[in-house]
Amino acid sequence: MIKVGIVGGTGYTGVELLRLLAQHPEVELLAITSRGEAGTPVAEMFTSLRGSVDLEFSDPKDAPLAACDIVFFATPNGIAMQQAAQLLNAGVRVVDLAADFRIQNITEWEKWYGMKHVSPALVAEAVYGLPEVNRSAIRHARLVANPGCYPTATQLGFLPLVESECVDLSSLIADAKSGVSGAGRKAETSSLFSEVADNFKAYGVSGHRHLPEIQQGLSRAAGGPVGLTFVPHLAPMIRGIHATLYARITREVDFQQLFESRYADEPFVDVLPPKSHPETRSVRAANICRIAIHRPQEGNVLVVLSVIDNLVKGAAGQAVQNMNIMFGFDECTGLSHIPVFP
Ligand SMILES: NC(=O)C1=CN([C@@H]2O[C@H](COP(=O)(O)OP(=O)(O)OC[C@H]3O[C@@H](n4cnc5c(N)ncnc54)[C@H](OP(=O)(O)O)[C@@H]3O)[C@@H](O)[C@H]2O)C=CC1
Ligand SMILES: CC(=O)N[C@@H](CCC(=O)OP(=O)(O)O)C(=O)O
Repeated sequence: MIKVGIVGGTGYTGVELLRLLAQHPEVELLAITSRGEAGTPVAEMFTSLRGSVDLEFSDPKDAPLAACDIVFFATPNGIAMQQAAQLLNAGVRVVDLAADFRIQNITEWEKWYGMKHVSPALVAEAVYGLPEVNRSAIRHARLVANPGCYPTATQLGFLPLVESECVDLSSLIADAKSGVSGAGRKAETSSLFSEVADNFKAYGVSGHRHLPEIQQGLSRAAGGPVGLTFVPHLAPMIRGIHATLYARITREVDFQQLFESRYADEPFVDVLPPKSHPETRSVRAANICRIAIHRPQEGNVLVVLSVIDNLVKGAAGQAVQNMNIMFGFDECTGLSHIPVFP
């Protein structure tokens, strides 16, 4: 059994980590922090965890994080970069669910995240935690930068195409829709029921902070620069991301075969039969990305549909997948839940 701590246990990704880790056979939950709820039993705040988690929230200053084998940061951007070094020096491995270690170019990170980076050396060391790309590096990593939710759905959908150089890399388009839990649990007017229910809107069209993260990943896969238009949307649902991806074909290949063989050995990527329409509810609460490929009117534009649960394959599930790889467990341990339908 490994000892696990979570910093930021009252947010949506924190409680999702708890749900997954409480059922993980190799894990002992040692600490779960909240500054505002220190002393409150976790299962009093999240009754879904009654009978499964008997810890109390503790203040991050008092929590036995240094006694853990691994600590997950499920905190806002800018927190893990201040605290990770101390844990790493104590021999604790770290997975950050926020964006502090995702972007290698510090100037670029500071531009998009609007703050000064205080641990640039750790960014250089961190491994980007997309197992479908970086599995062997994750195995030995002390520090894993867990990918963002939109970046996970978008990169998994585009990767086979950019790796095999069969589409125009200068004109990729990602039209992505997210459920409202993607905005986190903090109180904000834009997340109120009356604002988001029975409504649908694009946001961040002129620039969203996930753009540089997606471009970094796809450029690495392509071995050169990638031009991407990324437009996120807020959809009136709780969980789920549906990314509709467009790429102009430059070289004919059997695209269905390309995707099937690229992901044949990936336990958490499911390539659907031709002309399928994946639904967000087909992945709800599960660590799965389902992908379908279309070629409308046999034209020269390929359309890839990619769906994930933003809180699972887009955050907590992927973080547990990374932990499994880091500690040599079977990668699927604790992650075999069938999606909840409807
Ligand atoms: N929601 C999603 O779908 C996804 C989220 N992410 C990322 O994961 C991270 C967490 O997201 P989410 O769960 O939605 O966020 P929430 O806003 O719902 O929760 C944030 C948590 O962090 C704690 N926290 C806030 N400030 C501090 C601090 N200074 N020190 C220690 N703890 C702090 C809060 O508790 P308290 O204030 O009581 O300490 C709370 O538990 C974010 O960086 C987000 O961008 C990534 C992918 C998907
Ligand atoms: C619907 C919604 O608001 N989604 C969030 C992104 C989700 C997220 O958590 O951002 P990170 O992956 O960078 O941590 C947003 O657009 O800001």
